[in-house]
Amino acid sequence: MARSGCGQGHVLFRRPPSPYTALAVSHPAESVTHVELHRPEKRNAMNRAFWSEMVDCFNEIAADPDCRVVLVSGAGKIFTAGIDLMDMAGDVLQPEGDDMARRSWNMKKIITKYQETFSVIEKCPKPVVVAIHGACVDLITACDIRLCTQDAWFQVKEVDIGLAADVGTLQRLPKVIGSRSLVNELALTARKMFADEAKSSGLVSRVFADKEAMMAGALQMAGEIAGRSPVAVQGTKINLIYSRDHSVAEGLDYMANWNMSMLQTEDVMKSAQASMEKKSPKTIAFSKL
Ligand SMILES: CCC/C=C/C=C/C(=O)SCCNC(=O)CCNC(=O)[C@H](O)C(C)(C)COP(=O)(O)OP(=O)(O)OC[C@H]1O[C@@H](n2cnc3c(N)ncnc32)[C@H](O)[C@@H]1OP(=O)(O)O
Repeated sequence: MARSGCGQGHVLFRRPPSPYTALAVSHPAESVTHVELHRPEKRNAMNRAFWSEMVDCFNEIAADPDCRVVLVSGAGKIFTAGIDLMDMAGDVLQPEGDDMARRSWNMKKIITKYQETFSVIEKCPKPVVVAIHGACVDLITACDIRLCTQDAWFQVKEVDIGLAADVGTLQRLPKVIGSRSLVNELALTARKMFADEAKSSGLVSRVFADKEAMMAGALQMAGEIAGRSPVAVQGTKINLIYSRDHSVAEGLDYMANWNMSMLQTEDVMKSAQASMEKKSPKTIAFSKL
C-alpha cells in the first residue's frame, strides 16, 4: 500500500502500490499527489535511485489527469541532506572513458541527467508545493511554492564539498531571491540561512510553527489549487515560468498564443457563472485535463 506522509486523519485516495524505493507516493486528497522523499535514516540523501525515480515519478504525474497539484516533503528529521555522498564517489566522480575527452563526454551526460531530476519538477504542468524542514536548496528552487517550518534551515552546500552547484541552484536561486548579493553570499560561503531570513528574502512564502502545522497548511493550499480549473491553473504555471525566462513582450506573445485556444475552455463559463452566483470555484465539477 502506498504510504501516506500527511499524517493521520486525511482521506487516502487509494492507488496501486508505489514502485519507488527512495520516494513514497500517496494521494492524501482528491487530485493531490504527495511525493515524499523517503530515506529518513539517511536524512533523505539523494542516492542513485532517487535521481532516476524523481524523473519517472514526475513524468507520470505530468501525464496523470487525476493529479492537479503535487505536494513534496521529506520523511524524518530533515527534508534532505542533498546528494548521497557515498553514491557520489562511484557514480558522479568516476565517469567511464579511455581518455579525458571521452570521460568528459560521459561526465556531461551524467550531469545533464542529474539536472533533469529537478528540471522535471519545473517542466511538470501541475503546480508543486514543497514543504521543507531543513534542506539543501537545489530541489526546492524548481518548485512553485515553498513553505517551511520555523526551525528550518537552508544551505547551498556545494562549495563545502569542492564543487560549483550544478543542478540548478545557481540558475534558479537568483530568480527566486531578489538580492543578488544575498544569493552570491549564500552560494560562496555555504552559510545556513534560517526560516525568518528565508521568508524575508522571498525564498519561502510561509513559515509554520512545526512540521505538523506545515503539512496541514500545505495540504490545505494544495486543496485550494486542486479545486480550481486545471486549464487555468496549469496555464498559469506554464506562463509564469515562460515569462520568468523571457522579455515582457515575448511573454505576452506566448500568452496570447496560449489563450487563443485555452480561453475557449468550458471552464471559463462555469467559473464565471459560479462567481456571479457568489459560489466558490471549488463547488464546480471541472473535467479532467
Ligand atoms: C552531478 C550531480 C551534482 C550534485 C550535487 C549535489 C551537491 C550537494 O547536495 S552538496 C550537499 C551534500 N550534503 C552534505 O554535505 C550533508 C552531509 N550531512 C550532514 O551534514 C548531516 O548528516 C546533516 C546535518 C544533514 C544531518 O545531521 P544529523 O546529525 O541529523 O544526522 P547524521 O547522524 O549526520 O546522519 C544520519 C545518517 O544519514 C547519513 N547521511 C547524512 N547525510 C548524508 C549524505 N549527504 N550522503 C550520504 N549519507 C548521508 C549519515 O551518514 C548517517 O548514516 P549512518 O551513519 O548509517 O547512520
